[in-house]
Amino acid sequence: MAFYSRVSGSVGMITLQNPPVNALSAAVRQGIVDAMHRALSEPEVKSVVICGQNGKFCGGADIGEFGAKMTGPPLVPMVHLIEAASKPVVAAIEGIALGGGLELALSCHYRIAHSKARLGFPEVALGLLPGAGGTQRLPRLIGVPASLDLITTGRQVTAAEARQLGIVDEVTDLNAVDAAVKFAQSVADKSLDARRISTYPCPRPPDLDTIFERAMQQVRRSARGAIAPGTCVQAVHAAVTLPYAKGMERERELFSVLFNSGQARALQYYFFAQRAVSRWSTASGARWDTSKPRPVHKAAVIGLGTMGRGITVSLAQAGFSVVAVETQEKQLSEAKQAVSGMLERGAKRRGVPLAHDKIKYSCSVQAVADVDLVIEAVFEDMALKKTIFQQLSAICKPGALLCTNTSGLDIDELASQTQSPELVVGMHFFAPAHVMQLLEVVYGPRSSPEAVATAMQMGKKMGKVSVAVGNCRGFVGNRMLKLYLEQAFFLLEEGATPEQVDQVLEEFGFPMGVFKVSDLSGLDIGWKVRKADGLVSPAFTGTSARIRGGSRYSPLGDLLCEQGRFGQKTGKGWYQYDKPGGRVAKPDPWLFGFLEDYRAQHGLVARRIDHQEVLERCLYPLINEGFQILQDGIAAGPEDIDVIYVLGYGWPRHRGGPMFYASQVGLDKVVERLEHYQQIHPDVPGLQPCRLLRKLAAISNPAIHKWREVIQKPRSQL
Ligand SMILES: CC/C=C\CC(=O)SCCNC(=O)CCNC(=O)[C@H](O)C(C)(C)COP(=O)(O)OP(=O)(O)OC[C@H]1O[C@@H](n2cnc3c(N)ncnc32)[C@H](O)[C@@H]1OP(=O)(O)O
Repeated sequence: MAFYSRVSGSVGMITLQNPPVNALSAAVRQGIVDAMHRALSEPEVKSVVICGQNGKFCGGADIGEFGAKMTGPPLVPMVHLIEAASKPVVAAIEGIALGGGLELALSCHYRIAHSKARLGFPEVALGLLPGAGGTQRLPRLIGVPASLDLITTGRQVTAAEARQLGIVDEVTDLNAVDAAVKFAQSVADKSLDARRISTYPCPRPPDLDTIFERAMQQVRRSARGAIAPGTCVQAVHAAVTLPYAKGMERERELFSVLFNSGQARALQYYFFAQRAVSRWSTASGARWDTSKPRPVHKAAVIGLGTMGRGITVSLAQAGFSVVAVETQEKQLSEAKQAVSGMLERGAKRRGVPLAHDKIKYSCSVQAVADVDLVIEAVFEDMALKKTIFQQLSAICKPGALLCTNTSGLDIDELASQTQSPELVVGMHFFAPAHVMQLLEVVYGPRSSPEAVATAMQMGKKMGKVSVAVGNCRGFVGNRMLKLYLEQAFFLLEEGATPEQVDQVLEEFGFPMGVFKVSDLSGLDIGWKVRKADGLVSPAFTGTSARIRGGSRYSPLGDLLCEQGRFGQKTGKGWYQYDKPGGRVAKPDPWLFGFLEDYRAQHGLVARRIDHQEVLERCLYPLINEGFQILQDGIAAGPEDIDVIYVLGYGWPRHRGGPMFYASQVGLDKVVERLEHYQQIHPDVPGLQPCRLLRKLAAISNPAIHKWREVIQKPRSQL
């Protein structure tokens, strides 16, 4: 709701009250409209201040209401009522003015912001555009280029930048509501003719066409199939080319297209999914709200390869004291230099002080004796990790949390090397660890709720989105990825090319197709894991060359590695590059010959594979594995899987994540297509729909938020 009061006799005060962010729910909109009418009707009231309770002006429209039938007064007439008011209305912006909240502020005649406030139009991230006049008022106020920047990117600005751009009239370090009241008194008798933004002419820079062309090119490049950014450009274009009323009509039309799109549904689902993962639960019933994290002041990182360096930077930037250990002198000194460079660049980019003095380097594991938490980040080798965990268990102070940055090894096996297995959890960072937002927090069967809570909180403090997952080979992300990679290899055997597969996946919205990503990450990494798993051996020849454990196996990746083709680092992989370390992937005629010889050798006849099959073969087995993961209780809900895939694996956000995508395709359709491919390729693993997927498909494709009711109680499984 919104609460009306009178201050200093002549100022009507409208306070938005809808915790936690004063979103513009039906009740809030109704409250604002009622309070405005009251303020305008009271003769003693000479001016009005609009503010938000608890130091937050307004977080915009209530996203939770988007799926339901609209009730209460719409936003557009509400903002028009405010702008048309005969008494000056001042917005007192504390905390946030986002989306509809900023539109509300732009309808006021003046805006006073606290210096710590942030303002912006984040609608584009929800698949929308500012639909309450934002696309028409902002360009009139601050011009076209700056408006295009803010509206198409969703970038939030500080109060200082907002002042510079002309969005706010004053910035104060003091109480912004008090300042707004004083300001309102001072302008009570002033004419409002020049204060109604909708009456301003929209500035028309001479190079207008070029500006819009560039903006469109820019959004096409970065949007990867998302429709909202381009539609935002169109809406701003209307502000320049049409009178205000017509521009508002155009804004409404464009908003309605976006609002009713599948992309907006996916992005809004994702918004809540990313928040839902912080309310974690484990297979044994531990929960976010009943498990208390331990205090962590000092942390250690063991192993300063690429991952260890990134983790060290993340910890230091989050304000932790860090002991960084690398036993090889030369690597330690290289790591010091690299970490310093990363910290310097980070500090410059973020405009914050350097965090060098937070880190102490050492060649000895003994240096971690007094830390509260250790993150082991050595090479992915179980024997080595076991030795380190034995050492850590002996060296660390009682109660220290022992974490491993593994991408898939058994957490419980490592825990069993220690005296306190309840203090062992996995912290699976994604490369580059100081950049990537995702952290899989992996609990083993013996990890204590406190240990999980501590790792989850550490991730949050490091600016990550932490997702708690159970212990199994590859956890959630890499376990599902295995199926995706396998199918891509099988498609090559059957006649596809890496370019064809990648093109289909990139058109779907992945920033890079599976083969380009493999070349970037290094083909040798998977090869080493497969060798350690006994999948690569000269003994597999003849008819057994393409069979492992009774299932079809493609040795294509192994064969490439045997040729020294490790991807970008060697200048050759699934593609060729101009030099080792080159970045631009070019089709490689050698590979086509290699694939032809391979098919001939194994009696495979290449066939034409269409776009639909490439997409379905790559995505549906991955999705099916996601359902298996839910069935096994490794992930607590579909949101966990979707957040992992969007933040860790480049799944296009506007498609919500693999589980949301499946819900939109229709689970019955996914089952039907998997069965179809299974019938044609009975030897291909991963095509058999799992029990949970079949069960959900059989009960008429329930909405994704209902799945948890069907999913059995989670349990960890190895
Ligand atoms: C005609 C249509 C016109 C306009 C369209 C719009 O206005 S669309 C909405 C535009 N606004 C946004 O996109 C803001 C989204 N929210 C945020 O970016 C952040 O939540 C925010 C406000 C910066 C606060 O961040 P913080 O990290 O402090 O908290 P958190 O994100 O965890 O949010 C706290 C809880 O608030 C819920 N919430 C936030 N914003 C909204 C919203 N606009 N509507 C409804 N609910 C919102 C969020 O889900 C969290 O809930 P919880 O249950 O605690 O998980």
